[in-house]
Amino acid sequence: MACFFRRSAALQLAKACGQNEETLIPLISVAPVNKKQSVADLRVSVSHLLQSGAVRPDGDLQNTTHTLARQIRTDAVVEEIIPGRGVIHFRLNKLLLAQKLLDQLRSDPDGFGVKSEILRQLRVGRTLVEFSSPNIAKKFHAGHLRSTIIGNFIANLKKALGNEVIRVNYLGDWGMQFGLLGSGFERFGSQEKLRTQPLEHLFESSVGGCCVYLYGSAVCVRPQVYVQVNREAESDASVRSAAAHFFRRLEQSEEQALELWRHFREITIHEYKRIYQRLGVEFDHYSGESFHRAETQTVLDELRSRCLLKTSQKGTGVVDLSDKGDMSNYATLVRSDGTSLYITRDVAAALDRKQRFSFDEMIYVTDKSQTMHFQQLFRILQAMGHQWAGSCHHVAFGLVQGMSTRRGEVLFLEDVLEEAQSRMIHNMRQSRTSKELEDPELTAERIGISALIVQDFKGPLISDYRFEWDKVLQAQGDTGVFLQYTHARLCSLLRQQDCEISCSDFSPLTDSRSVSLLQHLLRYDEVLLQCATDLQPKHLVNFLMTLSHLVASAHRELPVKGSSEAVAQARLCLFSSVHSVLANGMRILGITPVDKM
Ligand SMILES: NC(=[NH2+])NCCC[C@H](N)C(=O)O
Repeated sequence: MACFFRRSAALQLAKACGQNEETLIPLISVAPVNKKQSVADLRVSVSHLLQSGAVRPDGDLQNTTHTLARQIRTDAVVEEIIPGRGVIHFRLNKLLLAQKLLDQLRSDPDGFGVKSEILRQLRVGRTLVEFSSPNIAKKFHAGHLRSTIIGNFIANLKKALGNEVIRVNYLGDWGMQFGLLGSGFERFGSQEKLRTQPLEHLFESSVGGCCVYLYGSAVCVRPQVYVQVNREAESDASVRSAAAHFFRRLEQSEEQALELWRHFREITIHEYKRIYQRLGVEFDHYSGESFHRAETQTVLDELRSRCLLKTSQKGTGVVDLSDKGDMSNYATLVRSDGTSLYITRDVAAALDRKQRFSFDEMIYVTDKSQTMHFQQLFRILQAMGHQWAGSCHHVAFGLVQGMSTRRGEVLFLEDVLEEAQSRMIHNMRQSRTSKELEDPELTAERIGISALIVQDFKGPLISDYRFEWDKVLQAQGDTGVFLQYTHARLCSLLRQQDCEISCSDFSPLTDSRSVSLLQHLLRYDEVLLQCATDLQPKHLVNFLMTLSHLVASAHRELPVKGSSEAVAQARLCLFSSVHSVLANGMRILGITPVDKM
């Protein structure tokens, strides 16, 4: 809907400078709402107009601005033209603003913003997002939690903008940790039990050594058990050599060993799925490094045939990625014993995905320590002649420090969820808000997760941050709890209406409070554009926070109860529109809005 207004302003601007309005539309933006009342609704930067050649300079910038402003006519939509410092402001007809915006929000609440013209260029077709990607049988650290929620956000956003999205989880499902598990199980485990009651067997804490090893493979294992299994391997050489022996059997595709590995993998994925469900995250495909161990040979053959693979002095196989061909930047793809590496499997995985899914773009989400790895990966693909490597991107994020629970350092995802939930239940009991909730545990979990997400998404993803439970779960301030509270309060207001909201007279919505809300809603498509351009969720988080602050004052100053029917209906219509934008924005972030809290 913002497009209707942008177009109207562009039309008048186009007439004044003798240009085509289409080229001017992208230069017109919605003015952000701030504490002071905004000067106007839309604006255009005169420097941008000069740069694009749409306008000729007339003396200095200020003079050009004033001359241009005088030449722009007003009409029924654009009521006033106000020259500012290097910008021209357009003031819109407020009645029309309310009417157009709310009409559209009521007829297509879910299409609002996401179907905007300015977002059309971002519809690329099929997007593959690879995220979460934990290592089976190793610790699921805060980085994997970040990858999970960030990847989920990117996938949700791409989907909302009309792309087809494929969500892939690329498990670290091959390596020495399976040697440890496999040899442990062979010593202490029970095949029979694993077959008949796999999960129970994993959770049985009284079966001695077996659970020590098996616990390692489940995500929800107790940290002390995980620590114990690794400590044992560190201090006991016989444990290490048994593990190495088992892993060799795996590498040699010995069926008995593979059978056990498959079983561990399945059980683990089953466990992950349960936890992803709590987080509201789903995957279309669970792939993993193990899938591509055979294909690495094909990759190496192809590299050799293109004369890209060289043998180093150490006997390893390397690809020179330097610009000058002086090996100042190279990647190792084969160890001296002939085995492949992480990056070799990534090359194979990328080729396989392109072939299977024919994606138009692919996005990898991992912490920033892997930035170099992905740069190398993309360059290798380029060197192999795959132009599409240009549509592969790595979204990097920083480290989280100090994420711990009452039991100590976080090793497993489920501990974080439990902690968020129990702290939230405690807070809710203290404020006595949970009394009439049907399922206080579920509500607490949803709010706790939204708090984690908002905390994580507030700043630039690349920044490291310190994690503090008390700050994260505050009810006031810019937290996920505050967003949920705003949503629940809007739901409660709307629940109180027994008949359908119907509004035909929008004149009660021209006061400054209502106008601020409407002006803010008008910005939604631009905020989505920002998010989709740099894949940073902070723009949407900030937008929803400001929206919630505006709602808080609107609750005070725009009462429904006690107002005349026409005023009450108009306000309800505004509140219900705000509610749908808030809920949809939260869902894109990966938050499930709660109706009561
Ligand atoms: N295609 C990739 N390499 N994806 C990232 C995988 C992340 C890896 N499993 C880790 O935990 O570090």
